[in-house]
Amino acid sequence: MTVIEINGLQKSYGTHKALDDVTLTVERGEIFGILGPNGAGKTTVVECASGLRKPDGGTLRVLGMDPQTQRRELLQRIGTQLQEAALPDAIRVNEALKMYASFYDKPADWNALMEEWGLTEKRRARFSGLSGGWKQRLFIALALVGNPEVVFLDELTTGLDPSARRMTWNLIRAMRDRGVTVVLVTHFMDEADALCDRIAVIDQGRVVHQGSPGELLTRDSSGSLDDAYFALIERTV
Ligand SMILES: Nc1ncnc2c1ncn2[C@@H]1O[C@H](COP(=O)(O)OP(=O)(O)OP(=O)(O)O)[C@@H](O)[C@H]1O
Repeated sequence: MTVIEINGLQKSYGTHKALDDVTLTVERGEIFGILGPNGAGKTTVVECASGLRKPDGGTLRVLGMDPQTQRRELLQRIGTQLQEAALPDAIRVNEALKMYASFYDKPADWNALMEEWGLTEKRRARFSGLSGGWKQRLFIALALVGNPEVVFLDELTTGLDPSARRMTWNLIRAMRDRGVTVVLVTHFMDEADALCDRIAVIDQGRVVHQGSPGELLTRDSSGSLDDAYFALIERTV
């Protein structure tokens, strides 16, 4: 079943065309990666899909809803990863979870979520004192506190050390195993290969590849996913 359907999406900032005819679909229960160079339009796609930005053209349905006209209903059914600045430094882990649970009509049991995501030992820790890996773990738990069907994660592992990154990958897989559809914006081909069922590569506001990471590999004779990715991006420059 298709949970996200984007057709001919257009978005400009002033005279700059950030999205120029983006078309893609995300199926229920998959981890879907969005890749592409800086400024390609990845975040703009996610912001339009989660109702944070108004597209200029095209059609967009998430869980059958229009993110612009049905934003309130949609926000009850999706989860988005917070940016670091969204939480006050002094807030404690348990306070953040309790506060975010209060935003939803049917929240998850935040105490159970804290336990499940291994945050109980940090329940009294202040946000500013958490390391990068613990912050990401908290952001994932907060993205899940509304019992969402779809979660949007934007560069979740950027800046993490290799072990925190690997731990975050396991958390993302665990999310998918619970039946949540995950949309993951990433710059890392190895991450896409390890996690994603399918990917879209966006370049200059257009989708230049959509399919499994393996399908991208077959487009290049090098046998390396990184090389296949760079060949694709270079072809479109
Ligand atoms: N609020 C804004 N005002 C003006 N231009 C913007 C705004 N947001 C994004 N842009 C521009 O739109 C283009 C697409 O930006 P977007 O953030 O979607 O790209 P991205 O692929 O997520 O990039 P990155 O990998 O660097 O995060 C870029 O050229 C960016 O500079």
